[in-house]
Amino acid sequence: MRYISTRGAAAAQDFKGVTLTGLASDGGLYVPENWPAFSREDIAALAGLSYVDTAVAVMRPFVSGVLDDQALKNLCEAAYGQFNHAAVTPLVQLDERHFLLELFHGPTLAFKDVALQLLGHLFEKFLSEEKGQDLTIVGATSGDTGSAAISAVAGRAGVQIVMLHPNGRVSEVQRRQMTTVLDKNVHNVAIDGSFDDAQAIVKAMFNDSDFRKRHRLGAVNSINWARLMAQIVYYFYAAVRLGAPDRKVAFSVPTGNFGDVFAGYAAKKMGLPVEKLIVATNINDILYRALSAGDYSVGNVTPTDAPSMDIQISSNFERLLFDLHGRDAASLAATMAQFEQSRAIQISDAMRQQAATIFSSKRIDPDEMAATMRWASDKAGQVIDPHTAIGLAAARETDLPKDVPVVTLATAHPAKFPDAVSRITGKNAPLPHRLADLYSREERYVELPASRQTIQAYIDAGFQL
Ligand SMILES: Cc1ncc(COP(=O)(O)O)c(C=O)c1O
Ligand SMILES: N[C@@H](CCOP(=O)(O)O)C(=O)O
Repeated sequence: MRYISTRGAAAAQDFKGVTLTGLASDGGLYVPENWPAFSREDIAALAGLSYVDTAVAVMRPFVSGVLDDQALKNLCEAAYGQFNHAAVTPLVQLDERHFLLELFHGPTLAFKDVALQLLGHLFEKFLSEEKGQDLTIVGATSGDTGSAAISAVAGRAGVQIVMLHPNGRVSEVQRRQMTTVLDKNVHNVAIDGSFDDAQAIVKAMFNDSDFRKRHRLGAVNSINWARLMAQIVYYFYAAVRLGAPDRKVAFSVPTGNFGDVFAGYAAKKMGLPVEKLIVATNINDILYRALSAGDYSVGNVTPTDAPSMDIQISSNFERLLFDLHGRDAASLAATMAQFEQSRAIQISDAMRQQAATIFSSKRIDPDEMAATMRWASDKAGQVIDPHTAIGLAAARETDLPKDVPVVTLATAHPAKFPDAVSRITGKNAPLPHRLADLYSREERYVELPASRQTIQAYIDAGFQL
């Protein structure tokens, strides 16, 4: 499998290349040159497979030429052996048609672990095959990617990780899950700005060729293709459990950076019978406006009880736009240049209608989110986190045919947001035993302005102020 950049000017790469490169050198995102095709028989053959065996079958075409089945299986076993549930991503039924796909049984209690545990092992394997410079991972987080990435690479030889989070805008549990990891290769930076500022700084560092000559940069955000590849697996795993290929399934996905739902789009492109992907946003609703009215324009970010989705500029939307532009990289590059300049583009009706064959979108306000958390707790016996509630609220409003099961991606454990959960539902969401002392652990992080120059100087100085 070869990967090409959405902006067309960077060299194509194999799987190892895209995993270690992250963002393409032309500022674009890597995508597979072709979507692998799974026939009905291929999908039927997944029935009854373990999560690891499903992962090998689904990811095989994406790693071809780089990893054989045994190597891939070893990496998956190492990654998913860290999960607290035998099914890795279990399905929980709420009523006749609604299901939760629990993606939070990994070490840091959010769906990010599914991909990042694997990515940590991929980095280790690929770096051990060469005697290159250390990898300096630079990442941005609105709360969950940070701890999952840190957990995946803390203490690993040949890797430094610098993680930027918006100061005061993540939950205390999320912050502590990052800042209490004291390994020497972990560097947490609280920036005076939003997640969008953090992500823009990360991308600008990748686009600074001099800085990139001094440091071999690596990405753990979903700009890294390997992240999305690993997330495709659970769409197949869930759909097959609910009757695919003989039955269509819809997914409702709480969305911020458009990574998780893009993995669902990839699954559909590969042949999985997905009836619809519901893009559920909070009041930071750029994706809702884009998909429902063509208005992809950046507004101000409003802090909410679902802080990990307090995002305006959704990196992976570029990957969808690339397909909507007929994979014409020059046309997409011009559109992205316009967006970067004016922070607004209008999506044509034709493109919007094409997207609407796969995606629908809902914007969920704080009252609907809270009502859904209470419904889940009181009527379905499930205490859910605010992000999951946004997905479930959108799922319950769907007008899809009644015989289509709707799976909401449960993206975080409620214990990551104990204040919101207890205020809204009156229920406690205790941390699992292994994190019980999180509040008494020592924290280490630096506070810096949202300035690329300052952060680059910090990295150049060997993580010193
Ligand atoms: C708990 C949680 N739910 C949903 C999302 C949205 O996922 P994505 O950015 O892949 O759209 C995130 C982070 O992005 C998250 O941390
Ligand atoms: N919600 C994310 C934001 C970063 O998204 P990513 O999927 O691109 O890493 C977070 O929790 O950090």
